Amino acid sequence: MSHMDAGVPSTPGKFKSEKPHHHHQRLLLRWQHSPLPKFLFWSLFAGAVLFSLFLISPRSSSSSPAGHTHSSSVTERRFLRTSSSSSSATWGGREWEKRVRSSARVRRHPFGLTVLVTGAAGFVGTHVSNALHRRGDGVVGLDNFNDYYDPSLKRARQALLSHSGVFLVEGDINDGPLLRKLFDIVAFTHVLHLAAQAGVRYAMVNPGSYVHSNVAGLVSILEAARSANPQPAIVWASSSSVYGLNTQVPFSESHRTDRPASLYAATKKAGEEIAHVYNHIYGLSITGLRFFTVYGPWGRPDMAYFFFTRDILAGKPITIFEGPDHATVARDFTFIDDIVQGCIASLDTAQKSTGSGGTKKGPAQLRVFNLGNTSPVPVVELVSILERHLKVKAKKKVVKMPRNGDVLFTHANISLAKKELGYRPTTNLNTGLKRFVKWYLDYYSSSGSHLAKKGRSGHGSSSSS
Ligand SMILES: O=C(O)[C@H]1O[C@H](OP(=O)(O)OP(=O)(O)OC[C@H]2O[C@@H](n3ccc(=O)[nH]c3=O)[C@H](O)[C@@H]2O)[C@H](O)[C@@H](O)[C@H]1O
Repeated sequence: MSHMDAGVPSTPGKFKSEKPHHHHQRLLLRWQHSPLPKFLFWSLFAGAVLFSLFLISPRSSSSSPAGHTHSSSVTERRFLRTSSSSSSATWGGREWEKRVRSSARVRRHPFGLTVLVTGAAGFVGTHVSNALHRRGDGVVGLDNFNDYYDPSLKRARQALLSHSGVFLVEGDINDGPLLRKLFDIVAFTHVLHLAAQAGVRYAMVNPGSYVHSNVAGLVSILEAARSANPQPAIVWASSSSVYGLNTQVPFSESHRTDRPASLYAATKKAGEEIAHVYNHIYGLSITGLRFFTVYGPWGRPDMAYFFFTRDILAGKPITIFEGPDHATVARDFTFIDDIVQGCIASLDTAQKSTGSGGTKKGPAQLRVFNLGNTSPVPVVELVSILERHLKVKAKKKVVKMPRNGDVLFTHANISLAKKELGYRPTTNLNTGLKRFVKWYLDYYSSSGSHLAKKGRSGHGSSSSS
């Protein structure tokens, strides 16, 4: 069983031991028969066990990882808790297979797609799964429900999908046998691979989770896809962060991406190189999408627009970063509906993979697109818009941007996506945030959270901005 099959990231530096030389064998025998080495051996063994337990034990588990956004200098080696690690969640069995097959059934003939969506309980995953299902494509979701941020939000998204008839498999992208099983049961035409460890600043807190999900997890998906027969086409989430310290604007796909500013960015960039390998060797058709700060209803609580909203309503201060010499920090915020459109257009225009049974038959499509909004907005402006929609004044603290992996600005050139995908973003930040705020207030008041209610009643004064 490989490391990936076991669901454990591969261990760097592991190697097969060579057959020892006769001289070495004699030394070894002498060593084995002396009492001191035995004592040393067992002491070392006990030490190693304790050290491994220390490494894998979840520390600081009382605070949600998403709460680490203001950067901590303490590196935390922690495996995020998943549904399968904390409960008896399993996969397999006749009933389970029936549900997978039924969810994968295409109702849009003759051109319907059959899509495996990884990270389907995530923000983008839920929206795209829903949209695909609505137009009659077959959709099977996969998600490990980890606790990077509040899993109850992921469960609520799952309920939404389940209500419309999309089945969500609970499992990990590093689980090779599960992936093989899914490809055995269903002839997926496409994989939309969105499962990932997100968040730029959290990479300084828990670097291991980025390698586990964004590198090992991606390889695991590509391995399953290249061995599948037929091979699916892959569309996956890269990130605007790959542009890193690039200063040419707007960011175009042909610009340099070899100076990442965070480990998150580095793992996404590594993903783009890994995609090249699987395209080159196995003929997998692969499209990478560089998302630019996606926001909207059902969004991620670890993102600034989301926790700013929460904190403004709770009357708590928010920190707004600024660059050197008071330089403005800005993002090309992109509304979720526009991203959904870009994902679906990528699936629709993806050519077939050319391999079969792990062997390449001819050159296959390899693409990368920016999916942004093309109009960067300063973070202070984002806060003003939120204040207006929330009708609450924020307690703002402007601080120098810590060295936490953030970049000063992002700005997408989307000409290529326009030309090849017909991608045309239509929602500006004001309209998008209005829709987000409406969702936020509805969701947190109807789910019984006191936060939203308290914030609205306690700080209800109208904002003049
Ligand atoms: O495009 C991407 O590929 C990435 O987009 C998103 O990263 P970012 O663009 O960094 O979004 P986000 O954290 O919301 O910070 C927004 C702004 O608020 C500023 N910011 C942040 C925190 C804070 O306390 N204060 C502050 O000013 C901060 O400096 C920044 O300017 C995704 O999270 C990431 O997973 C990835 O998908």
